[in-house]
Amino acid sequence: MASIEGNEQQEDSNEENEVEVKVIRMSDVSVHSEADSCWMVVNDNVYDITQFLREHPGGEDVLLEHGGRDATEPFKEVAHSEDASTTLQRFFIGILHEDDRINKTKKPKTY
Ligand code: HEM
Repeated sequence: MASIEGNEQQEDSNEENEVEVKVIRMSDVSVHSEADSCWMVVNDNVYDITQFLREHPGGEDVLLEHGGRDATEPFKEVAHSEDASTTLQRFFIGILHEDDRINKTKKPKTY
């Protein structure tokens, strides 16, 4: 009766993963596009930046513009410092599913 139908899809791409890294579909990223839950893809890594919106030195609006989307290009265009890349790590939640990658990063960082 109380069966819980998880939304998680089974991933068969576990190959030789030593650490358990969550593989996330773009369709899941795209529903997190608002200030109450904001995810973003940079270099095929997925980040939950909800807590960072108000902290971002470049403002909340630019982040929300790219919320739920792939922001690799805009992130690079700003020529963010190394500090910005380090900041990203704090919000890492998983890697983008291979079929959804547009940047074709060979090995997304898993920190
Ligand atoms: C979650 C991903 C992001 C992180 C962690 C991040 C982090 C930072 C940090 C730490 C700075 C301060 C300067 C520096 O250290 O480079 C900064 C500045 C800035 N960011 Fe981001 N950023 C992110 C995404 C974006 C995106 C997608 C855009 C828009 C296209 C953007 C636009 C800017 C701008 C315009 C500044 C300059 C602000 C100024 O100097 O007045 N950022 N960001």
